[in-house]
Parts: sequence; C-alpha cells; structure tokens
Amino acid sequence: MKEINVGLLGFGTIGAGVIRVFQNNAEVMERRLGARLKLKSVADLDITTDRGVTVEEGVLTTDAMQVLTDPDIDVVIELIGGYEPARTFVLKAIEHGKHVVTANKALLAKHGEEILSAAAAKGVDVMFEASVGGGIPVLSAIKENLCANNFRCVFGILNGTCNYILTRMTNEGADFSSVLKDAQAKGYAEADPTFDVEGVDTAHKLAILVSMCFGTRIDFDDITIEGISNITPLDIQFAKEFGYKIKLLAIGKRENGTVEARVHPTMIPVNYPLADVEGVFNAVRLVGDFVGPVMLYGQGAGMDATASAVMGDVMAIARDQLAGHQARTPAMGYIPDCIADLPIKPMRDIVSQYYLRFTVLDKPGVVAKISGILGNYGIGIASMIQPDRKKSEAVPLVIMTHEATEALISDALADIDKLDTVREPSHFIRIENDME
Ligand SMILES: NC(=O)C1=CN([C@@H]2O[C@H](COP(=O)(O)OP(=O)(O)OC[C@H]3O[C@@H](n4cnc5c(N)ncnc54)[C@H](OP(=O)(O)O)[C@@H]3O)[C@@H](O)[C@H]2O)C=CC1
Ligand SMILES: N[C@@H](CC=O)C(=O)O
Ligand code: NA
Repeated sequence: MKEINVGLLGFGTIGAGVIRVFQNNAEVMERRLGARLKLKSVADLDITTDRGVTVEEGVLTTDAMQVLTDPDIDVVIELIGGYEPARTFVLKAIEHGKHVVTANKALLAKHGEEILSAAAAKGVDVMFEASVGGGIPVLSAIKENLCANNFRCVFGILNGTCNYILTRMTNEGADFSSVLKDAQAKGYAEADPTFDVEGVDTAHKLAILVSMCFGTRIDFDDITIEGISNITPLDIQFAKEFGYKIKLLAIGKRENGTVEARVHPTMIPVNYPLADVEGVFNAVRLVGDFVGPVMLYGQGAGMDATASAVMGDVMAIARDQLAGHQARTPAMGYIPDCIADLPIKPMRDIVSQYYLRFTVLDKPGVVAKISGILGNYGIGIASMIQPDRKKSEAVPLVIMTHEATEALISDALADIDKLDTVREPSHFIRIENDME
C-alpha cells in the first residue's frame, strides 16, 4: 500500500492532538484514502516532557531542519505558532518541495501572501483549515461547497478563550482572570494570551475569512481591534436587561467596493443563533447571494477538535497527490491574479446602534443634559435605564441609541465626558441587529 510521509513541527497541545489522530484513527483514514499516512518525524525543542502520548522510537528530534530537508517527507505540519521561526520553517519546507499544513493564523494574517506565492511558484499546497474556527470546516466550505456565491457578510465568534471567559462571566458571574487561567490550563489560549483577550487572534482569523469570502487582500494593520478586557459584570448585567448577550464578534461586510473588517465586543439579541454559542464553541455565519445565510458551529479551540482540522487538510493533500492533482483549489479560494485590493471602511463611517454607559452624579438635570448633547448630534435614544436614587454617589446611566455613525457617537461622547456631572470616561458597546 502506498505511504504518504508526514513530518510535524511542534509537539505542544495541537501537536499532541495530531499524534493522537495518527494513533487512534489510522484505520479510518486508510480506508478513506486507500493509502497509509505515516508520521515519520516530530520536531520540538523539548522532547523529554510527557505530552500524554507515546511516540515511536526514532521519531522525535530537536532539529526542525531534519524534518524540513528529509527527502522522504511529503507533507510538513507546522504547529509551532507565532511569526518566527514558523515563517522561516514554512518557507524552507516549500523550498524543499513539501506541502504544508498549518494552524498558524498569526503567520497567515501577516505573511500569508509571501508564503502562498512561494508555494504557488513551487507547485505545492498550503492548507490551513485549523487556523480559523479550530475544528469547524469553515475555510473548505467557503472555497469548495459555497464557491459559486458572492458573499455579502461574515460574522464570527472566533476565539474559544474569549467565548469561554464571556460565557462563564455571563452564566456564573465568574471572575475574568480566574476563567482565563482555566482556559490556559485547558490548552485553548495562545502562548501569549493577550492575543486572545485583546482580540488580536480573532483579527488574525477575520483577516483570513474576509480575504477568502470577498476575494481581496487585507492589510492586517487596517483591521480595528478591541478585546474583552474592558467588559465589566455591569455591562453583562445591563445587556441581559435589554435582551442582549455580549460576544467578541468578528465582522466582515462587503458593500460598494469597500469592506468592513472589525473585531470588538458586540451586543447580539439573545434570540439570534450566535448568542447561543457558548464556552469554547465558535460559530461563523456567512451570507451568500444564492445560498442565503449559513451557520457553521463547533469547537474553536482545543487539542482534539483542532487536530481534526489539521488532519483533514493532510488527507486532502494526500488525496490530491494520489490523484495526481497539484493545488487543485486555490489556497485562498480565488485565482491569485483575480484577488482584488478593496479598501477597509474607516471606523468613523461605520453605522450601528450603540449601548452607552455613563457614570454620573445622581443630580436633577443630568439625564436632560446628556440626552440634549446626543440630540444635538442627531442621535436618537431607543431606550434608557436611569440612575438609582443614591444621592451624591456616582451611578450608572445606560442609553441604547438608534443607528448612528461612529463619528457622531465618538464626537458626542467627547462632549458628554466634559460635563462636571460625568465622573468617568463614558463606555460604549456596538450592537449588531442585522446579520443578513
Ligand atoms: N491551542 C489551540 O486550541 C489552537 C491552536 N492553534 C494554533 O496552533 C499552533 C500551535 O498551538 P499550540 O499547540 O496550542 O501551541 P503550544 O505552545 O502548545 O505548542 C507549540 C510547540 O512548538 C514548540 N516549538 C517552539 N519553537 C520550536 C522550534 N524552533 N522547533 C520545534 N518546536 C518548537 C514549543 O516548544 P516550547 O514550549 O518548548 O517553546 C511547543 O511545544 C499555533 O499556531 C496556534 O495558534 C489553532 C487553533 C486552536
Ligand atoms: N487561542 C485560540 C486557539 C484557537 O485558535 C482560541 O482561544 O480560540
Ligand atoms: Na476550521
């Protein structure tokens, strides 16, 4: 029986998951492939720590170059993470004529074009299903099954760590930092968890999604990114009272030659399917012009689910190899020469409804002054929760607005923050009511 040899770089959380798939599911993969996948080498800096899986003698090495230059290895899986040395290793694998599978969204969001051009020039495949939505087969859905559609928009809950934190804060009133520690212990978080909580990891994934949905290059630095570290139990409580949940949402929209690409905490009505996505689960809602709305849901992080996506890519490459096809489907779902350069809409032009929370002195006339300033900017008030009567203490005042541009909201808030009766910088959360 024909063998396809695989080399693995990075024996961490996901690397260990990949080895588990090799060990547990060899038979089903062989029956689906008609060939055998063989894990020939695994490189990690540390090959003595117990990772919960045993590896055959002679497979482990501390020398990544041994994997990259081994003429027998057909496919290299990169699971080191980060920019370097992952970039150098992936380019080296391509130079040596190897197909590459990676889960590294950071690398792809920043250096994707360089890597994919090198792969195209060499005639090898680079696949990265695990990089977005962990185990959810979202990238293959976009570039294969849904490829006859023009996409209007894409919404995603794309970070398992943040969704796990927000879910436990919402459902149990749990404390942010202890839940983050738990997410790290479960292997969900990035090596640097600020990438998770500050929205950077979600933005890496959004960059890939927006490029693949709309067929455009995205400059990662143009994506607006806000994380969840400023979300307070008070905002979660008020959101509930208004019938919303707070989620870290990745939003991509295409409209009249521009795209929106932004990541920020967002209030979603509780009766929307995305509001029900809890814990480490992720979901992506796509709207295509013919298929309409499609929602994909599954575990967005963790050893086993992510390893499933990695091995799905290895199988796809192996199938192409066995059938004599090379790079059958363009990596980004579009022929490289047909990829556009659509600009990202500036944040000030975004239109949304807003949740505004002010910390005000409980004095007569405060509400009138704030609503007056909003009125001056033409911002309509949809509903309001007024301060409790606590005399001189500062109390929260919450206003839900009608749709307004971000420019109007930020200018109005700057004026409101100058009032003597407003005791802390005002706080806002965007609301997403239109997911069609
Ligand atoms: N964890 C998750 O749920 C998910 C992760 N991903 C992505 O998968 C990738 C791997 O993540 P994860 O497994 O969690 O990360 P880990 O940090 O658990 O694993 C990375 C491994 O790579 C090793 N490594 C670092 N430098 C080298 C090197 N020069 N040569 C060989 N090995 C090296 C690390 O060793 P050491 O620790 O000694 O530095 C570590 O064992 C990342 O790109 C991540 O973003 C994608 C989806 C989900
Ligand atoms: N740190 C990421 C891992 C998967 O991409 C997350 O929490 O989603
Ligand atoms: Na995926």
